[in-house]
Amino acid sequence: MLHDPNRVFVFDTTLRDGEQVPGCQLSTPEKIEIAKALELLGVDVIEAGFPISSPGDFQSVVELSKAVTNPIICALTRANKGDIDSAAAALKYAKHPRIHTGIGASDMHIKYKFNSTREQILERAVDAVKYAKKFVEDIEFYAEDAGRADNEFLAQMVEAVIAAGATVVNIPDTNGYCLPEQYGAKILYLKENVKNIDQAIISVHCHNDLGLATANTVAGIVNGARQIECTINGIGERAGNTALEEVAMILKTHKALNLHTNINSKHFTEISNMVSRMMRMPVQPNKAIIGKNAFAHSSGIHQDGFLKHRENYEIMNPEDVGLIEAGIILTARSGRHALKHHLERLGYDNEKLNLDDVYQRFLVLADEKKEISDDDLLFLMSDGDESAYKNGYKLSLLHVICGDNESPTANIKLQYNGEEKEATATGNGPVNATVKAITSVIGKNIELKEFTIQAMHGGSDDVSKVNMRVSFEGKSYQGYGFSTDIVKASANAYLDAINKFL
Ligand SMILES: CC(=O)SCCNC(=O)CCNC(=O)[C@H](O)C(C)(C)COP(=O)(O)OP(=O)(O)OC[C@H]1O[C@@H](n2cnc3c(N)ncnc32)[C@H](O)[C@@H]1OP(=O)(O)O
Ligand SMILES: CC(C)C(=O)C(=O)O
Ligand SMILES: [Mg+2]
Repeated sequence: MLHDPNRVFVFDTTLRDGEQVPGCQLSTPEKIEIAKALELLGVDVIEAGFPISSPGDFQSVVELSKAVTNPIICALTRANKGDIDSAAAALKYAKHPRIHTGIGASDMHIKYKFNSTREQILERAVDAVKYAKKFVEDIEFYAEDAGRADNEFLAQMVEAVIAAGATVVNIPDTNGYCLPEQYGAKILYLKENVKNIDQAIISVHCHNDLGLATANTVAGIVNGARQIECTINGIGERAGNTALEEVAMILKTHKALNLHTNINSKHFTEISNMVSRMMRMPVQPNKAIIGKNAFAHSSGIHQDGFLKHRENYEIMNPEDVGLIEAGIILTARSGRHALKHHLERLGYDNEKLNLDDVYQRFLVLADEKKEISDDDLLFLMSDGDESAYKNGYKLSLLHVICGDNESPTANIKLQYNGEEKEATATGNGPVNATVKAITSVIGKNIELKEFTIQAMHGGSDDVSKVNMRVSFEGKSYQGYGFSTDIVKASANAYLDAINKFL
């Protein structure tokens, strides 16, 4: 029945199992936005909702059915006529509709949820599939709590629902109970003991109560399942469902498994952010694949190894999950290689720097702050009291006169190679006068091309950050300066740019 035996179908239930999470409920337009992003990602099936549960959920399934073209749109039901009628009505506009019906399969559920017997439950399962089949061709059956169900009874149930018309049989580990070996063995048991198993696709739907959802899903497909049920960011009931991005990247990374999906992993970062924002569910920083730190290297030994050869510390390429830049995070655990990398990135020529001196000052700042940002680094580099440059110009005096009825005048002193040079200039404002005075000392044809001043946080007592771009002999150089005095910040920014080419 499958054209490609190694193709794994991706069934996304972010909008159904994911949306069951308290606080994650979405409006219909939000669901449509996510559904369109899922379509772009390349999922095969979107579980759009549980239509009987509320008029709002019913309407969402209707609207999603209209909005989405390629993926199958699936609606969940219990094993009863009312739920199935409602799902069939909600799927009226779906180009590829699927009804997902089912009932508990474990003795625990049969006895304590339904107060019933295996025989009666089997009958209800078969009846539900036959009834759903009257409306749509594509019927998925879920054997709830299959993870704890007796394998022999489960096989009997699966065989009966396939005979009744189920095209997909879902074997959920509803409570996240199984070990990967147990779950894999369960799938293999069904492959080997259900006579008509070739007439349906086996689906795996794993929960993460013991942190095993992804491992169990992989065990399931290695043993013959060909559909995975998962959510973006692993959201879902209790500890969540299998994270779509994790399984997709496992299959991409472990080529020897010889299993593949239709997923374009480059959309992961974007869709993860979208789901997290809309559902108000922050992603933990250490979350595999899409967590903030998933591709961030923060300790010196790792950073050094990574910079020498990326694969020393990366088994996946961050670009494959939609991250533009590799993350070398500067902290007090970073070494000189990482610091040098960032200084180069910010336009500094390491040949001209006292790297050891900068590193010592960096460590003092990094001990005070948890993480060193670009702005922190620029601040450190333009610190007027400590020259970062081996032979650079340093401002040793700045005296400015300005105000009403005054011609703005700057008197400056620059130190260079142990020598001190002084100049005075006037301008149309204090910064212009200072820039002119500095240029006269340097004695070169330097053009100021860009000049921006920004308060770092706000308030009149704030530190100003000045960014200047200068042009010298046809090339551009960027400089930064920081100070509570905007004229001093400007002078430092100008000198920072000049020191880069002198
Ligand atoms: C494993 C899963 O994730 S299943 C999906 C879980 N998602 C949800 O439950 C969200 C949507 N649910 C709802 O909106 C509501 O629970 C409804 C509309 C489905 C039902 O609401 P109510 O009629 O008030 O019933 P309530 O939720 O209190 O109880 C569930 C009933 O469904 C029965 N039931 C549970 N699962 C199934 C099933 N698969 N097939 C048939 N009946 C079932 C229960 O035995 C119980 O029936 P009882 O009243 O005869 O004891
Ligand atoms: C409805 C079913 C598939 C489910 O979510 C579960 O068993 O966890
Ligand atoms: Mg579930």
